[in-house]
Amino acid sequence: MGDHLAQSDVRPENNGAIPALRWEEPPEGPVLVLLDQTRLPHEEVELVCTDVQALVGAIRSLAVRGAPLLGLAGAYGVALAAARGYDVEDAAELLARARPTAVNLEYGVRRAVAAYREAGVERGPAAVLAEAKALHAEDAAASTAMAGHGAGLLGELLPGGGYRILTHCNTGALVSGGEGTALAVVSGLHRAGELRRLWVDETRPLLQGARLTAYEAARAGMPYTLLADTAAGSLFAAGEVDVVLVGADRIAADGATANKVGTYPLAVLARHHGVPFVVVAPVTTVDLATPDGASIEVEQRPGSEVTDLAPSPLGTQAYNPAFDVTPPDLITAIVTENGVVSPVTPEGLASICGK
Ligand SMILES: CSC[C@@H](O)[C@@H](O)C(=O)COP(=O)(O)O
Repeated sequence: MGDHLAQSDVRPENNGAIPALRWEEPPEGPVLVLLDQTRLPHEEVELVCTDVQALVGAIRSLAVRGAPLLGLAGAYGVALAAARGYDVEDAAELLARARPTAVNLEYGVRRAVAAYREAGVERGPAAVLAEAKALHAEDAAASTAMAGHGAGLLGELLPGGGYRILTHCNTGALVSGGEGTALAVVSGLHRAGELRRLWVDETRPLLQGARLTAYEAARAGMPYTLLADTAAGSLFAAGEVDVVLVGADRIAADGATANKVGTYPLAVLARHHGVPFVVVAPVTTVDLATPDGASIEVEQRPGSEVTDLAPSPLGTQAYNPAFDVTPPDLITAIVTENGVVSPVTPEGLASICGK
C-alpha cells in the first residue's frame, strides 16, 4: 500500500465500534476508508484508499477481508474508480482478481460495473455509488435475517438452549455491513441469554479467530474461550461442543463449502462426535455456476505466512492454502437470509437462491 497511503491518511480512532468500511467525500475527492484488520486488536487504525491499487493491496494483505465485506469493497472500489475518473472496466478486472475464492468479491464488482454500464459515463459515478450503497444495506439486512433463521434452527436442533458454540475464523461485524454471518447468529443468541460459551479457534496462520473474533466477542461481553485449532479434537471428545457455526467464502451448486482452512477438519470431527455442523452465509456466497467443491479455486498464500511464525529454518517450504472445502454430506444445514437448507441438496440450494 506504501505508495498510495500518505502518513496523514492513517488515522487512529478508539471510540466505540468502527465500521469495517465506509465511503467518504472530503474536498480532495472521494475515498474508501477501511479499518485495517491486520493491526487489530492492538491498534484501531484506518486506511484511506484514494485509488484502486491501494484497495487491491488492502484486499491482498487482508486489511479488508471476509466474504461479504470483500463484496462491498469490490463494489465501492468500482465506485471509487468511477468517481476519480479511472478506467472503470480495468479497475473492475483488477479488483475482481485480487483474491480468487470468495465469490462475493466478484459479485460486488460485477454488480457495480453493470450499474455503471447501464447509467452511461456521465451518470455512471452516481449510479455505481448508489449500487454499492444498496449492496451494503442488503448485506446488513441479510445479517439480521440470518441471525433470526440461525437461532430458529438451533432451537429445533438443540432444544433447551444454553449453547456451547465452536466457531472458526472471523465472521462478525468486521466482515459485513451488519453483524456478520455465523457470528451474527452468536451475537443474537448472546443478547437472548442463550450463549453458554463461544469456543474461538485461533485460526492459523493469520489468527483471524485469536485477533478478530476474540476482539469482537470481548467487546460484546460474550463468554468466550480461545483454543489452538489443534485442541478442537479434545474439546469435542470432552463433550464440550453443542454445535459448530462457520461462515463461507463460496458455496458450490452441490453445497460443497469453501471456508477458512481448518473448517473441513471441524466438519469431520463434528460428524464423528454427532454434533451439528452449520454454515451461515448470504445467498451472495452461493455460486450456482460452480458445480462442486473440486471446481472451487482455493487461494494459495505465501509460505512465509507459515514459516515466519516461529520462525522456521531458512529455506523451509510451506503448504499454505487459505481455504479448504467441506463436502455437502458433512454439513447439517446452510443458513441464509432466505431461510435454511437442510439437508443440503442442489435442489434445496437453488430454490433458496430463487433459481
Ligand atoms: C462471513 S465471513 C466467511 C468467510 O469469509 C470467513 O470465514 C473466512 O474464511 C475469511 O477468510 P479471510 O482469508 O480472512 O478473508
